[in-house]
Amino acid sequence: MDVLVVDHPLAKSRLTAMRDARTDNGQFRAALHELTTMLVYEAARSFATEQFPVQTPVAVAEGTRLANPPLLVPVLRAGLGMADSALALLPESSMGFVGLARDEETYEPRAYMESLPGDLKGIPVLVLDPMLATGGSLLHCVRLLVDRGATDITVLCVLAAPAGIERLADSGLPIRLVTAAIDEKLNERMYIVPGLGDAGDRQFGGMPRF
Ligand SMILES: O=P(O)(O)OC[C@H]1O[C@H](OP(=O)(O)OP(=O)(O)O)[C@H](O)[C@@H]1O
Ligand SMILES: O=c1cc[nH]c(=O)[nH]1
Ligand SMILES: [Mg+2]
Repeated sequence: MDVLVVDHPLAKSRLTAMRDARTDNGQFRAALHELTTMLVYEAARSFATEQFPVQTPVAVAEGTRLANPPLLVPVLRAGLGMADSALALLPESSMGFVGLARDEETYEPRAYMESLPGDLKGIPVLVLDPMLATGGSLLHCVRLLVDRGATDITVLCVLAAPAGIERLADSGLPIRLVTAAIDEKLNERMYIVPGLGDAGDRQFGGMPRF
């Protein structure tokens, strides 16, 4: 599996704000928005483009546009905080939604929402979820996409744990991972260490469980 770590100084400073336990929900959401812009920008470097003539006020120039804008798929809840900034950079994109909540005892994802196009053949997909921990949630989401014919899937994360990366890689599914950092490990409650806590709760509120 191809893994890109976006370790730009500005990305690192937004990630630091997200890690800081003193950062409040509003500041956390703002840092996630900005970091997502940087992650999408880097992920899009390899997107296919096509050329077309564009009339400037002076002459005709060669214009560039994405040949095949990706379907954006935020994984609810936490991925919702990445949706707006991704769509701002990719205004031609459509958006699907997957809702998953990790069971607190088995750590397996429980699916509660699925709103995706039926046929994804030939459509690149950009999955948005800040956290790749055990990998169960993203694997579930990617399987939904592959079942619909997707063969070109980029997963955009803020933090990834080695165990989650290994699980996605071992699946053999057509995944590329773009993340701002790879952290050390998971704790006994399957939270990323040092991590940033629960990315859903830190945006939208809830009880700390780590
Ligand atoms: O790799 P995993 O072990 O599956 O864990 C990662 C998942 O956990 C978080 O969601 P969570 O289940 O907390 O739901 P939330 O977004 O509603 O908080 C996160 O946004 C991922 O989807
Ligand atoms: O560290 C973690 C692990 C799973 N989900 C989160 O939001 N954070
Ligand atoms: Mg959560």
